[in-house]
Amino acid sequence: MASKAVAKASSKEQQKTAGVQKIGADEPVSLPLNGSKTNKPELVSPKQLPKSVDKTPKQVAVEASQSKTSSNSNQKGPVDSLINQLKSNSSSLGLEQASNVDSVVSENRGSQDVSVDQEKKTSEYGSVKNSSVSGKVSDGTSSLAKTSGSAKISDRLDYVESGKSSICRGSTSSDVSDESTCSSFSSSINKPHKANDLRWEAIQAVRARDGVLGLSHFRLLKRLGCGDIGSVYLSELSGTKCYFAMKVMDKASLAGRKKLLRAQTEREILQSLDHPFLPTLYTHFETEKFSCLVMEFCPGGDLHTLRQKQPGKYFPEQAVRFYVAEVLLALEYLHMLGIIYRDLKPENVLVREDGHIMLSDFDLSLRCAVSPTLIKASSLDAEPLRKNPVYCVQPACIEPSCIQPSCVTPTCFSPRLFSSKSKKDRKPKNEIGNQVSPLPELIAEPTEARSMSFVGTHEYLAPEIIKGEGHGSAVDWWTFGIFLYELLFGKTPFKGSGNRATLFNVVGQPLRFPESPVVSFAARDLIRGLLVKEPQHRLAYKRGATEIKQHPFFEGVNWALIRCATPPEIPKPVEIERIPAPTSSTSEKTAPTMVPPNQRGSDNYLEFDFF
Ligand SMILES: Nc1ncnc2c1ncn2[C@@H]1O[C@H](COP(=O)(O)OP(=O)(O)OP(=O)(O)O)[C@@H](O)[C@H]1O
Repeated sequence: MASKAVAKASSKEQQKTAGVQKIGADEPVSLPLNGSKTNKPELVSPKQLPKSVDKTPKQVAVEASQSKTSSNSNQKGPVDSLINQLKSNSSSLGLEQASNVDSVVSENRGSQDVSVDQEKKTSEYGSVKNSSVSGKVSDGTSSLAKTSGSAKISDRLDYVESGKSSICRGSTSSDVSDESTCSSFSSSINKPHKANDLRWEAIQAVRARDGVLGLSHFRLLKRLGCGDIGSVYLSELSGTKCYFAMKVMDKASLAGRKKLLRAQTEREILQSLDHPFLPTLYTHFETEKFSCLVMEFCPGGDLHTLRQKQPGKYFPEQAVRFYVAEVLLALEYLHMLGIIYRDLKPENVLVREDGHIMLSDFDLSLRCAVSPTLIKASSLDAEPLRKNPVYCVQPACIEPSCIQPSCVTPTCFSPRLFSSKSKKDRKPKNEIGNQVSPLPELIAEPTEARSMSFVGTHEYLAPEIIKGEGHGSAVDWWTFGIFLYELLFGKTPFKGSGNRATLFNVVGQPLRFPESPVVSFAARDLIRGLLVKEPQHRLAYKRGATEIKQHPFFEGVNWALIRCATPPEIPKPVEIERIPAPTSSTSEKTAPTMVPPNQRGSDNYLEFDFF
């Protein structure tokens, strides 16, 4: 078992509202906030790139790491005092079990004795990637330390090999590695939805020509945003007019701040995704100092920014229904893969070129066991499905704090089919038949997953995370409720005067709705179902997205065709030509950092020095 309490303040949240922190699994508690990172798009200039990562102002670190069984009880930090306050105020907050508060203190001080076992992944298309990684993680970096800072690529590949041995075996000692050169990543086989994607084809063409992709193949045009583990740049695959969002992470900085594991998690999750509302990772490569992820560029910005532009700073209900429906499908897919997202908030929902959404930022996600279960085969006879299983998902759990016992039993199995009796038993009371033709009903919920990590963003944290009771996939349904509330009302329901007050409110205050704007009964009913403090009584606890899809709020939504629906807003095309070329006269403060080796001296390229 592993457990710990960690917190960070996110630059994105800092921009949104001072004092709101994002809390991360592998970091120390951070209170108070300082610094001023921003995700506001800005021109890239020298020194911004890695420095922005390195200087992350958000972290203030006091790690409360002590296992429940540890004898070291002397460490006190902000979490301790928060917990003490929670404890002393538990009665006034209506906390039922003060003992749970104790468990926050102890559980969140884990020494992180972690087994990382048998990572296995699959997509719904059945590709199986097998690996076995086992080891102890003592501080969140573990064997990943080998990828830090000046690590040679051979080291990185060692890790890749151990983590994904059946996929990618590199033998190069080159400084630049493009793991997409491995066969599993070199075609759209693993990403069938990309078959007609021009950007995918452009990437493949360059790879076919040059063998590997690296930084030198891209022009970095401007910085789109900056997060806790990296900066994201609008970039062009040179000469193709194909634009991407490139997330650049400084490896030494990540290692120094013990965030290598988070970066690794995000990359591996991105590699496994192929869904219209989730990011496509076109390629990933490493330089000596940087780790770069090349993803789809979303010109529409994020839903937080878009919400601020709405009259009253909230969306019309019709628009909300569209956005949350797409987010719901993305979460359903993630849960089907055994990924608990844990960081849903408007800032992480980006708007693509076509107005549909893309969920981003997976560095706080938890991978765990899942057992997708078909409970209703629609018009199809269940028998053929039993003979020809469609879903094949392996248990996986590689987060240090995952305490799910079944994590170590990798199997590939067919969906369970309930008897008609149990199917009847499980039918929700308010089920409505709003589909044109009934779809198969699938439970894709990793209901067994448990984590003790203290992760998320204050206003979005589920009560069970704050109370340190251990949490599972139901946290995503809590955050889904907060997200729905914020889009509809323009604010989150439990926000207090500060972060601590917010946490108290989440745990102890009842849900209330403002009088205005006027929101439908169905919407409020759905929020009420989601924002139930006890996870086991929360909507979707047992059957996941299937339960939510059937709520009257979504009546009339054609889930199968939602990607063809007209979005509430289509972003204006970005005029790439009008982005001024970066100049060399940038001030020291904002100044540069790296010049890709063969780009030095060219006016067309962004210059930045390796610091
Ligand atoms: N695909 C994209 N298209 C456009 N902008 C993007 C894209 N991905 C990220 N961004 C911008 O970059 C910012 C930082 O990205 P991201 O959240 O992935 O970084 P991070 O380091 O993981 O952040 P966090 O602190 O939330 O963990 C985002 O807020 C967003 O504004």
